[in-house]
Amino acid sequence: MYESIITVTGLTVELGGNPVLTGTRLAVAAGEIVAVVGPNGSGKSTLLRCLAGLQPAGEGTIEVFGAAPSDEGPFWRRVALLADEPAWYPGLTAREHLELMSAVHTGPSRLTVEDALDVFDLRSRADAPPLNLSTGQRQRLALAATLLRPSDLLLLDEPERGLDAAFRERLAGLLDAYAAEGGTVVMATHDPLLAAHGRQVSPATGGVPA
Ligand SMILES: Nc1ncnc2c1ncn2[C@@H]1O[C@H](COP(=O)(O)OP(=O)(O)OP(=O)(O)O)[C@@H](O)[C@H]1O
Repeated sequence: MYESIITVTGLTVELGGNPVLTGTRLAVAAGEIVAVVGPNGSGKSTLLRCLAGLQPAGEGTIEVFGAAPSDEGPFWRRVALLADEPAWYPGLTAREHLELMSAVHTGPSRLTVEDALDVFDLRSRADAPPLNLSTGQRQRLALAATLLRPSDLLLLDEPERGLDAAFRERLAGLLDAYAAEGGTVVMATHDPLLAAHGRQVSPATGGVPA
C-alpha cells in the first residue's frame, strides 16, 4: 500500500520579499529516496527547512507523518536532519560525539558507535576532537551521527559537502540501505551520482526538474 510520509500542497514561501517557492506540491512515500535538485538559490534548502518545520509556509500545507512539522519530541524522534555543520561540543572526541548521539536518542541505534567509526572511515581519528578533523572527515562524522540514531525520515541538505568521490559512492549505498529498511530520504544535492539514486524533483514545483 502507498503510504505517504510527506504531503506538500501549494507551498509558497517568500524570503526578504522575494518569492522562493511558489506553489510547490510534493508527495513522498515510505521507503522513497527523493533528490531535490536545481541551481544555486532555487529553494532546495528552503524546502528542506519547511519539511523540518524550521521555515514557516507563507501559503499551502505541509504534512510530515500526517501532521504539520513541529519542534516537539515526537516529530524529532522520527526525523533526522543534516543541514549546516553541527555545533561540536568542546572537549569531546569524535567517538564521544557518536556515543552522545547514541545515548540521548530513545530506541536502539541503527549502528553501534564502533561500527559507525568503521562505516564512516573515522577509526584512525576517533580520539580527535571534531575541529581537528579535515572538512570531509567532519562531514563524515556529522553523517555518522545522523545515520546512527534511530529515525524514519532523513532530511539531508547537501550531504556530499566535502566528501571525496569514493565516499559519495559509499553514502549512496548507505542511503539505499536506509530506504530498503523502510526509511525515507529527502536530500538537496548537487551531486549527480547521489541524485541518480533518488526520484529527482524541483524545489519550485515539486515536479520533474526542467
Ligand atoms: N534569510 C533569507 N532572507 C532573504 N532571502 C533569503 C534568505 N535565505 C535564503 N534566501 C534566498 O532564497 C533563495 C533560495 O535559497 P536556498 O538556500 O533555499 O537555495 P538553494 O537552492 O538551497 O541554493 P544552494 O544550491 O546555493 O544551496 C535564494 O535566492 C536566497 O538568496
